[in-house]
Order: sequence, then structure tokens, then C-alpha cells
Amino acid sequence: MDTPRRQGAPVIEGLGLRKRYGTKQAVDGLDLRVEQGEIFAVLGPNGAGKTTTVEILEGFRSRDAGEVTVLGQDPASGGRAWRSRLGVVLQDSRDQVELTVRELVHHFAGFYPAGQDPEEVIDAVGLREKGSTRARQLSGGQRRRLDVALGIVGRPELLFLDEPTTGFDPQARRSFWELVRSLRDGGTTILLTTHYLDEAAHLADRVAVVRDGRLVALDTPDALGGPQARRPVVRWTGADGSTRSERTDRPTRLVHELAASTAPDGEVPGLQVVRPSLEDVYLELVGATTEEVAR
Ligand SMILES: Nc1ncnc2c1ncn2[C@@H]1O[C@H](COP(=O)(O)OP(=O)(O)OP(=O)(O)O)[C@@H](O)[C@H]1O
Repeated sequence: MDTPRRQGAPVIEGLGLRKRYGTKQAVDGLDLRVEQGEIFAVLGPNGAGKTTTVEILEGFRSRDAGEVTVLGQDPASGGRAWRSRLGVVLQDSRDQVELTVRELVHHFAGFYPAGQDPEEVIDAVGLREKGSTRARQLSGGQRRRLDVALGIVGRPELLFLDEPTTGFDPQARRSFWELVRSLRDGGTTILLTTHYLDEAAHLADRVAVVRDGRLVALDTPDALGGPQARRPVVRWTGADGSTRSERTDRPTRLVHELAASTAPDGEVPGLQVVRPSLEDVYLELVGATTEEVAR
């Protein structure tokens, strides 16, 4: 996606954030700046400190050290008026609510002075047909959509989405991305955590990669990792049957040379030219294999 980076006032500014649980340093000197009107994705392996960081920004968790402002306030002392400018979709909300979708969205809308029309919100998240269904009877993906509806009904200036599309089918994920983009286009700043690299690639204006409580990379999805990490890789099968690979800025020339040296027909066995994807770059940054990330 080629979205220009937006320059503006920082909606979130964190400097030197730290949080320790017992002996575990969950957040270890993290700096973060999110600008107005951008979709900012935080990626990182399990236990990297993403949720802890987001909860500090939301004012749900105390920090041990560091400076933070969110919408101009320190979240540790943010009051009711400040909180009403935030939308929060937490990672897990499995409370067994007896109220229906329609009742819940209307109820939440009542908390906000300038909330959205609850019926429009129900439509936007694709739950019109489930309006009369009790929350506890929804499927996992439908429940997530309800969480999102409750997060946006107050027309927040800043929306936190912690792994928002877990459990969505591919079609629901696509329509959710559309919804998030339309919120961004309407002026909402969005910070999301996700384990889906395609989600970050499709949705985010900028991506931060966190590992062991520290920021290891920050850029647009297309540029993350720097030009070196995005150099194409040419792979082929050598004369001894082993897989050979070489990173190069000029893959066409290398393929020509390989073809010229391959007798008798110029056919290079096992030839592949691969441009590293966001996922490849991410895996390199967090030092994991695909199998580890899938687990
Ligand atoms: N309340 C807590 N008490 C003790 N340790 C905690 C607590 N919350 C988180 N941790 C630990 O802090 C580290 C960071 O956890 P956190 O939930 O912030 O990671 P995460 O990046 O959000 O992970 P995931 O992708 O699995 O959601 C982990 O090692 C976790 O076990």
C-alpha cells in the first residue's frame, strides 16, 4: 500500500517506557510516536510486550519509568473526559453478556456526548442480521465485530485495536480492513497490534516491530528493514544438488549468467527469484523461523 506518511501533532508520544513483572522486563525502554490520522501497527512475537505497552497507553496499566502523553495527557492521570476520546478494543472479551447486540451498542452509545448512530455502527461492522442475538450466542468472529462496534460507537479520536481480527474469516477480515480505513479517512488515529503480517501490510501506514520489550524497526510496510533487507534473492540448485542462493540488486543479470553457464540447454535447475515480503523481513528482524511464528 502506498499511503503517504502523515505529518502532524503526535497523538501518542512515549519515551523510554519501562515495565517489569517480577523478574520479567516486559517493556524495556520503548520509544513510540504516533501521528494524527495514521494507522500504526505494532508487530512482535508472543510475549514481546505489545499488550503491556498498549495498556500503558490506554491508562489501564501503570509504568515503572518513561514519559507518555496520549491526546495531550498522561494516561496514568487521564480523567473521564480524556477517556471518552479513546476507543478501546481489548484482546479478550469473553464476558457472557445476556444483552443483545442492539441493546449493547445503544447502551454504550449513551456514554458518549457525540457518539455515532448505533444503527449505523451495527451496519458498519456487518452485524445487522445479528441485532437481536444475545452477545453470548455470537460466534468468535461475530463477537470480535461487536467488540469493534463498542470501541467505535463513541466516535473516538484515537482507537486501540488489540489483535482485532483474530477468529475472522478471510472475507470478514477484508471488510474489517475497509472499516478501519474509513475510520482513518474520517480522521481517527488507529493503533493496532496484530500477528497477521498481511493485515499490517494492507492496513498500516507505519509498522513498529517490538522484540523483548524494545523497538527493533519502524517504517512504512514497504520500507521496513531497509533497502538491504528488500534485495531480491536468487535461488537455484547447484551442480552438486545443494540449494544455492544469492542476494542481488541485479537479479536479471545473475539469472543470465547462471543460464549461460548451464549446459547444454541454459535451463537453471530449481530457479527462483524472490523479493522478500514484509513477513520475510519481519521474521529476520525477530530472529524466528516460519514454524516458530506459526506456533
Ligand atoms: N500481569 C502480568 N504478570 C506477570 N507477567 C506478565 C503480566 N502480563 C504480561 N506478563 C509477561 O510480560 C511479557 C509481555 O507480555 P505482553 O502480554 O505485553 O506481550 P504481547 O507482546 O502482547 O504478547 P502476545 O502477542 O502473546 O499477546 C510476557 O513475558 C508476559 O508473560
